[in-house]
Amino acid sequence: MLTVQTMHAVHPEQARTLDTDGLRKHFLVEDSFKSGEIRLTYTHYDRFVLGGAVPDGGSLTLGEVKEAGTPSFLDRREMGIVNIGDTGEVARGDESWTLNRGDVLYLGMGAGEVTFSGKGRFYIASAPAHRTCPNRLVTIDEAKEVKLGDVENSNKRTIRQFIHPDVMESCQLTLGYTSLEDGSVWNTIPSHTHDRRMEAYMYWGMDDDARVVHLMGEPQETRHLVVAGEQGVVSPPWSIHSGAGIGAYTFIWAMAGDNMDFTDMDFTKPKDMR
Ligand SMILES: O=C(O)C(=O)C[C@H](O)C(=O)CO
Ligand SMILES: [Zn+2]
Repeated sequence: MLTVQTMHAVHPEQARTLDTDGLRKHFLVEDSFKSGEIRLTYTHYDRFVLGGAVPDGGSLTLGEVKEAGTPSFLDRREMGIVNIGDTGEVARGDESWTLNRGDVLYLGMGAGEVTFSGKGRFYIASAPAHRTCPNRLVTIDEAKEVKLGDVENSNKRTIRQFIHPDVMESCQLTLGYTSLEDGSVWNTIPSHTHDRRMEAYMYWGMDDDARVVHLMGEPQETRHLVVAGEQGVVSPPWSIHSGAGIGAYTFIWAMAGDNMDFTDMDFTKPKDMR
């Protein structure tokens, strides 16, 4: 079963007026992972799509997605898939890949269906593409590791870059995930924006009772979302994306837009935030 919801783009002046329900409606993606289903959110931020596929031991096929307006979803798109569950398989045409927990598969633009099977919980991130880059499985060991933060600032973390120019070729999609060390709670601090790219987060590896307070909004007009595990946040180009959580956690970040430069960020000092 396939379900697709559409998320429209919000102007920062509208975002300032939203209450908790309004912020959650426009920026939080709550239920992407449901047994036996593929659930997608089609956003109007760079036409980025995020979602989940949970075959739960069976198999699920992603073919036509009406919102994309093409016979099959990847006809004019590329896609990153992160397995946040147990081992599972993804197949396309006569190729198939086994993804262990934490592995990432890149699928380049091209016709045909994609099939998910096994015990994987597959996070999906997709952006429009204009040429075909080769499909590629990137295991955790093949990712580029960047260590950031320190214990003194409670933000010691490891960034793993998978779909990234230093690791492999893609059109505009970049993707990886960041894990907080035990005792560290802050992610992506100091906060930043990059008006040239949108970004989407998906928090995982959290206890059921744990929550992350995700900071969003313009740097001088911040808002927050209280986010549970396996929930996504869409971060418009004008918004910071940062947070603090209970216990160690991991979040998948994925971006689309004008450049693929992970280090291209406009930082705001904590003292300048409001
Ligand atoms: O922990 C971090 O810092 C990050 O993971 C950075 C984010 O992914 C990001 O916002 C990249 O633009
Ligand atoms: Zn960012």
